Amino acid sequence: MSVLVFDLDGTLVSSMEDLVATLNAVMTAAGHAEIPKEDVANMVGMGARVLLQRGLDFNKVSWTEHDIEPLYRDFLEHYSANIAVHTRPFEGVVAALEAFRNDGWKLAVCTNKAEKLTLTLLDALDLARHFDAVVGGDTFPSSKPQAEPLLGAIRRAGGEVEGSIMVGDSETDIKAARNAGIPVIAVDFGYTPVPVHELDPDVVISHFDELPAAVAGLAKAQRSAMA
Ligand SMILES: O=C(O)COP(=O)(O)O
Ligand SMILES: [Mg+2]
Repeated sequence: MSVLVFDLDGTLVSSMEDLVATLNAVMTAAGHAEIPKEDVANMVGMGARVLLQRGLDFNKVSWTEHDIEPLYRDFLEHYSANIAVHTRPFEGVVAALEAFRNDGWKLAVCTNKAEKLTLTLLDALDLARHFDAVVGGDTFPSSKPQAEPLLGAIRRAGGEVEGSIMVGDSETDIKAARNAGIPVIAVDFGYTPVPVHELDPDVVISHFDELPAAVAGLAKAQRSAMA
């Protein structure tokens, strides 16, 4: 069984508004300036602790690990309560997930968002029912771009590495896929400081409607490579 493994933020869901609102609530409560949305879009993808660190760097505030924990607790509290105010699946996501499932694919999420937040968000958007496995940034000892969480997602979904494909929006997803030895499809509407096509994914798509053809192309290439 092959698994399609999806990143969450910037891939399955448009979550920037709610991430910005929480980050800025935490920043201002701590006496720091708000950060513009366009800049926050370049800071997402390595989990909330790194988002806070990048936010402090952006505001030229020096910090140590010790400073991050109380901010992280505030972040979790505010974000858990406001996780799906504006966040929605990108257009075509639900139809694509249903179509792949009907075609016999297993589906998984592999995100650097904390597992608990991920499950809360997937439930709030009624997306959880589509997935055979959900892996967050703290599910395994390491997170993307390491291969471990991606391979763990494939295993937990009951699938095999061979034939599985990653779908993501950023460098961490592409590197995790390379580290795991599986192909990667990049969406070009997500959150990344570098345009995804410069990061050398196998395929770039601009809408979920393009995903079935991209997956079919990669599956065909894999079959002929094996023949
Ligand atoms: O940075 C995060 O919190 C998560 O980002 P991801 O879903 O794109 O892995
Ligand atoms: Mg992402």
